[in-house]
Amino acid sequence: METKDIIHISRVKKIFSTKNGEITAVKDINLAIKQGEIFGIIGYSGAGKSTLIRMLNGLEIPTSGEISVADQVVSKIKGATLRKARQNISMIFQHFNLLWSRTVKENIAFPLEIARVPKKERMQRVNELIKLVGLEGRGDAYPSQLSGGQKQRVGIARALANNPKVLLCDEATSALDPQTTDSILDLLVDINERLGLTIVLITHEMHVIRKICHRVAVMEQGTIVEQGPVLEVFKKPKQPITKRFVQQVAEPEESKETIENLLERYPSGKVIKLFFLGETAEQPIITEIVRQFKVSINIVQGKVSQTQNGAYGTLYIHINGDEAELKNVISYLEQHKVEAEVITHA
Ligand SMILES: Nc1ncnc2c1ncn2[C@@H]1O[C@H](COP(=O)(O)OP(=O)(O)OP(=O)(O)O)[C@@H](O)[C@H]1O
Repeated sequence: METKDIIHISRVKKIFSTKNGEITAVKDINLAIKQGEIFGIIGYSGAGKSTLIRMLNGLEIPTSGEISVADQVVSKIKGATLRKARQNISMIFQHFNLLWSRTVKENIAFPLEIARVPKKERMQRVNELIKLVGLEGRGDAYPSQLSGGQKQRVGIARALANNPKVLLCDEATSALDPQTTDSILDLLVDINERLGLTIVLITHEMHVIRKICHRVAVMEQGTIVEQGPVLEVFKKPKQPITKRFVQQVAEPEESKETIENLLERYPSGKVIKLFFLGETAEQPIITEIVRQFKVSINIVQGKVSQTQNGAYGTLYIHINGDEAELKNVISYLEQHKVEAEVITHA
């Protein structure tokens, strides 16, 4: 991946004046996004994510500060210059924003018409895009005849029509079911890898971040409270809000209850929570422990997931054996860089 920054956000603030006074949606944000990366911004409703992403393509103008995207200062330009700059910065939306009276092909052709691309070229480009997003055979359908996933594919094809450098995704999968969400996320990764396109997305779902982002920023009350490579943030979330997001995907929901039951059921031995990260997730740690130490192991529950920078996961085990041998197992885990936490009653 190239390391050049394509987006610079510098001391950006956005205040809305409303009947009921001023609302500071974004407070003094600084952020740099690298060319070719998939960068995720996560936060709860009202954190300021939409306002921030809308400032990247000039849909909102910052109250102060500066934003540049692909060497254009988008926070200052207006009119024709802004329209030209926007060809480099496309956007897809939660509710797709398709034109309902136009077919799939006509929707995708729309930005090409605006850019005055001649008809023959336009048709060619539309056909390429239809293939790229996997909508072969659906070109003459109307949006109302498509599934949610297919509608978002049209949105993506339309966004890519003018070969943008940056794709902004505003909760692009929030209206879709989990399976369709995954297929759209796979498509975004494919486009990122094939075209080297920089993707900036906002979401309230950690699953989206986990599955496709290289780096993540966590937003709360208009500021970025934490940011870093996804795997690092998963490993050591610092802020309480980040911990809550990480828990959404890292721990099976019923685990607390199960662990309590287990501690009661097995008064002897220990319940240990293992945290796997990156390469350690693939090592056959459990097999090795059983082979090397005189202990028995019961796997209680666990979840290992893939991210763009490697795997991570948690595994709860119940382990029985004499005290000295249990200590040996824990130091073995430490040596193999698997974090282990002995669970006690809450
Ligand atoms: N055009 C506007 N006029 C006035 N207030 C606004 C406007 N747009 C956003 N806000 C306010 O700014 C704050 C941040 O909103 P924003 O939509 O950016 O948050 P968000 O994290 O994207 O949340 P959501 O997912 O609910 O949209 C909120 O308090 C919101 O009410």
